[in-house]
Amino acid sequence: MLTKISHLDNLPSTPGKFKPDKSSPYINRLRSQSKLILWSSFFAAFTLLFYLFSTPFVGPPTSSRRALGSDSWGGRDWERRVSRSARRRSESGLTVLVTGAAGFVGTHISVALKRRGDGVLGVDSFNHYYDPNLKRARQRLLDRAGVFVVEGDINDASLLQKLFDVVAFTHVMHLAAQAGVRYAMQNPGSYVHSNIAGFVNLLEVCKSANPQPSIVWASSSSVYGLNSKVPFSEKDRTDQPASLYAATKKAGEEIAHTYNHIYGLSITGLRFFTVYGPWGRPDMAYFFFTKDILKGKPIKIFEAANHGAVARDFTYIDDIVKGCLGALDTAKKSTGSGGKKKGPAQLRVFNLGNTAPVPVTELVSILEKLLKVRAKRLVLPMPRNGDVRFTHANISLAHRELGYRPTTNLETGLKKFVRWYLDYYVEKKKSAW
Ligand SMILES: O=C(O)[C@H]1O[C@H](OP(=O)(O)OP(=O)(O)OC[C@H]2O[C@@H](n3ccc(=O)[nH]c3=O)[C@H](O)[C@@H]2O)[C@H](O)[C@@H](O)[C@@H]1O
Repeated sequence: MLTKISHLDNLPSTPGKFKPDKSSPYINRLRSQSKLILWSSFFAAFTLLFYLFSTPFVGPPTSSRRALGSDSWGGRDWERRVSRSARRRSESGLTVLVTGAAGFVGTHISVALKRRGDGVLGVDSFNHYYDPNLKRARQRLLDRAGVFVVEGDINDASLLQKLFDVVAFTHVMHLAAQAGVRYAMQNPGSYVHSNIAGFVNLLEVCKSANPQPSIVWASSSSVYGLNSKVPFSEKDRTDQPASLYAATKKAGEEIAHTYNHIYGLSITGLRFFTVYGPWGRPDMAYFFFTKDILKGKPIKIFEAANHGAVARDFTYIDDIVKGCLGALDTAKKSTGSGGKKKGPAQLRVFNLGNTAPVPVTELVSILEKLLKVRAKRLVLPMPRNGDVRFTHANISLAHRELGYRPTTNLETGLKKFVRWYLDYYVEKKKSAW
């Protein structure tokens, strides 16, 4: 190797000036071969360097992105799409990163924000917890509304970092989560992954962002757990979760406190009460009851001890959207910068419910009426699977601070859901979603 380098050292810098020694043909042939090898090597090295430096920056090293399964982001076109989607129509508008944007609540909020002129960028992992086709259909809906949804996991720090490098988000609407109360017994790890590790990862990126965004995120009515004082008020105890799902949402509230306290992040937690409506989640009872009633399959209706009713404060999606917008609009700025707190920051938690609990049996009766099909009811004692007997929200705080006032009763909301369901699942085959 060294000999070769010294040999190359003898070459003049300008090839035209090279004068071969004509005295020995053998040496001459050797020299011209070396010359060929040298220039070929130069050419190869140049081509390699040109390729390396002309490739646009596409985020973290490929290996780490591959490991996280988020291969689909990066590049100039991608950055342009991200910027365009996040562009707000006026200076007074918000620039919002919506996590879980292809989810039920995420889709509705993203469209609502975009419609009123805010900049919106979505991120969603498109996991297979429930039918990913439904998430893709929501994505197409969002695309038509001008919202780009980046495919990626909130645990992917380099992706989130990249999004904040491209866009100065003023707000984060954090809805990406592992939802569902009963599924926590089957797959506890997924709750820790999304609702704890994912949330912490997001807050880590937000705390270091400059400027720090204000964060509004989805907690859950389930944090009230075994609390029996009704209606549930934000002041009531939330230290008796009945499911791991509830425990991870409660943990989220405590984690929010920590990041607010140390880093000055402005954080608002919203305790959603059994949200339902068009484009909803197929794992929720009202959704699969509809499916099973139409198929003539029996549905299980849980009842409490001594034939006690199990009831939920079902809340219609449009009311939830109004509550979320109210929370975003009243969120104060975070106070930190460069990962350091500069002063006290806002920390809030609100119930977003309907304040009108309805027994599950009544939900089924409304569905029967709307679907014009008799349900095959199988009444069973409520299993020990994390469910609570009833939920009922006190919403005076949200009313006072966010102007939150739900206006949709269960029958009206279910009518809209059923109309969507029939259109989507029955008419879907005719139109191309
Ligand atoms: O409010 C909340 O915080 C939670 O609301 C719902 O959880 P849940 O109220 O349990 O909603 P469903 O799973 O749709 O159950 C509704 C009711 O139907 C009952 N149910 C469920 C399933 C079933 O087969 N039979 C049945 O009677 C449940 O016991 C419950 O009372 C969501 O699934 C959670 O993600 C959310 O966080």
